[in-house]
Amino acid sequence: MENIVYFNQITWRRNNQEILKDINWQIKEGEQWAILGLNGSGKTSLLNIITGYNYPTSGKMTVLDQLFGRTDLSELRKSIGYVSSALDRFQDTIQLESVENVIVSGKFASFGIYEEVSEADWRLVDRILFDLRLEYLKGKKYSVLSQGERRRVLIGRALMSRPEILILDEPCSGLDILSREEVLELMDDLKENTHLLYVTHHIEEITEAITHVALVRDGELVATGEKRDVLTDALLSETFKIPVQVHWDGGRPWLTIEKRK
Ligand SMILES: Nc1ncnc2c1ncn2[C@@H]1O[C@H](COP(=O)(O)OP(=O)(O)OP(=O)(O)O)[C@@H](O)[C@H]1O
Repeated sequence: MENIVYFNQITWRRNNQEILKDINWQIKEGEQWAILGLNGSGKTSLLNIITGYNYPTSGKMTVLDQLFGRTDLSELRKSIGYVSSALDRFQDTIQLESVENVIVSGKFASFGIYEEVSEADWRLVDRILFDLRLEYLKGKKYSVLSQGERRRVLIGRALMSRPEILILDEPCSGLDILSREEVLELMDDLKENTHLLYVTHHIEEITEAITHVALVRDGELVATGEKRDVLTDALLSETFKIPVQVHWDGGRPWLTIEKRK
C-alpha cells in the first residue's frame, strides 16, 4: 500500500469559516501517529475527514489508497476502528453485558448483538482477550469493571473488525496514573496489527510505540514528522500558545511550562 492516509491541500469550510486550512499530510505504512493541539484547534475535524464524516471542501484525499469521491465511504469505515472516551455515553446499553459480548459486538458496529456470532468470531474474542491481557475479566459484567479496564475492553471491541487504522481519541482522559499506564502498555501490542492515530492533550502519553507526531493549531498543521523532530520547545510552544520546554525521560517526552512574564 502506498499511503495509509494522504491529505493533499485539503480545506474544510463550514458556515463560511475555514476550519481546516491547506492540510498536507501523509501517513505511510508502519507509522504510528500522535496528534496534538489545543481545544478547538481542529483535531476532531481532521479525524472526521479521515473517517469520511466531514467531506473536504477542496483538495485531494485518500485513505488506504482509496480516493475520496470514487470510493464507498461506508465500506472504507469498516477498516477504521474508533475508540473515544466520548463512547462512555453509550455505556448505559452495555452495563449488563459480559466483557466477551461487549467485545464481540464490535464486529457489528453496534452495542447489541443482533447478528449471528460464528465460532471464528468467538476465537477472535479469545485472541483479543489474550493479546490485551484481559483474560482475567472473562465472564465479568461490564458494569463491575474499573474505568481503566473499561477503556481496554473498548479498545478490544474496536479490534473485532481487524481495523487497518485505529483512532484512539483521548483514550486515557479521566484515568488515574496506574490505569493510564495500563492502557498505554497496550500500544506496543496494538501497533503490530494496525496503524494508530492517537489524540491526546498530554505529551507524556506518546510512548515508544508512537513514531510520528502531527501538531495542529487554528486549523493548520504546524508540523508533521518523526516525533524527535517535531516535539521541540519551539514547535510545541507555537502549538500550545504558551512557552513550554520538552524533556525526554524513559523514552517519553514530558512538558514543563516556562514562567510567563
Ligand atoms: N460541524 C461544525 N460546524 C461548525 N463549526 C465546527 C464544526 N465542527 C467543528 N467546528 C469548529 O471547528 C473548530 C475545531 O473543532 P474541533 O472539534 O475539530 O477541535 P478539537 O481540536 O478536536 O478540539 P477538542 O480538543 O476540544 O476536542 C472549532 O472552532 C469548532 O467550533
